[in-house]
Amino acid sequence: MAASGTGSLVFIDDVTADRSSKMNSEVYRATHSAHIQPNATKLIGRRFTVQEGVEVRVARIFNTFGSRMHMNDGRVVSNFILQALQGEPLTVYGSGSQTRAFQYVSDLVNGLVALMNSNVSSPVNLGNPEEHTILEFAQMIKSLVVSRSHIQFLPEAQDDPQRRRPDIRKAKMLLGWEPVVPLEEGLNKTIQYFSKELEHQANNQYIPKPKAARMKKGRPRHN
Ligand SMILES: O=C(O)[C@H]1O[C@H](OP(=O)(O)OP(=O)(O)OC[C@H]2O[C@@H](n3ccc(=O)[nH]c3=O)[C@H](O)[C@@H]2O)[C@H](O)[C@@H](O)[C@@H]1O
Repeated sequence: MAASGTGSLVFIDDVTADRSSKMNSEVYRATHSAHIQPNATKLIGRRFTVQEGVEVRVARIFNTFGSRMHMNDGRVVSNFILQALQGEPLTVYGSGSQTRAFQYVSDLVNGLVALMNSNVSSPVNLGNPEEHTILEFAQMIKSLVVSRSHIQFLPEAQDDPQRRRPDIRKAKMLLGWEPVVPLEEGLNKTIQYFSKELEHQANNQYIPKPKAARMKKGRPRHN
């Protein structure tokens, strides 16, 4: 944390607070906590600026993946890569028609550095606007791993946003930043990292955690 009167402080805001497009706002409207979090970010930020003289920056980080991510955090990219590498079914929640847009971690780091070095104190979206369905992610990862895993459809997760895609016009205009790592390149790097990590596991196995608490009831189906 920056010392009194020096440097700047970056706050990580909740992506659901970005209401510039409807697709990012579903959870915001649905949950009370998502209402509190952005307000808290603003208030704490103002306090630091006024009382401590520390400059505040606010980053809204959209879906991010990459080498050194926690392999078992239950997110879609880590789950699919682990499953594909281990010949387990790739678990798609719902029909797989919901979309996400993923940025590679090095793009995010560059965005955060650009934000720190800027004088922009209002929230800035950092993410990759290239949008894909979850089923497309499953097929892409399966093919990059050259895996024989099949795709398993499980009941859809509760309150799962159907679309999420960042609007990064502000970051482009004010920070001169945009993501540069192509999705396939980022996925390949992450696959290599996961593959090496798996070799270090005692039994060479790592079972992805399902998001059990969020699942709706229903029967799994396969293709
Ligand atoms: O990284 C982020 O920015 C966000 O990641 C997650 O939110 P989510 O966008 O739902 O990301 P994932 O958990 O990776 O899920 C993405 C999609 O894939 C689906 N999914 C996930 C895991 C899986 O094995 N299979 C599967 O189909 C989910 O249902 C969802 O539709 C977190 O819940 C958010 O708090 C966080 O802001």
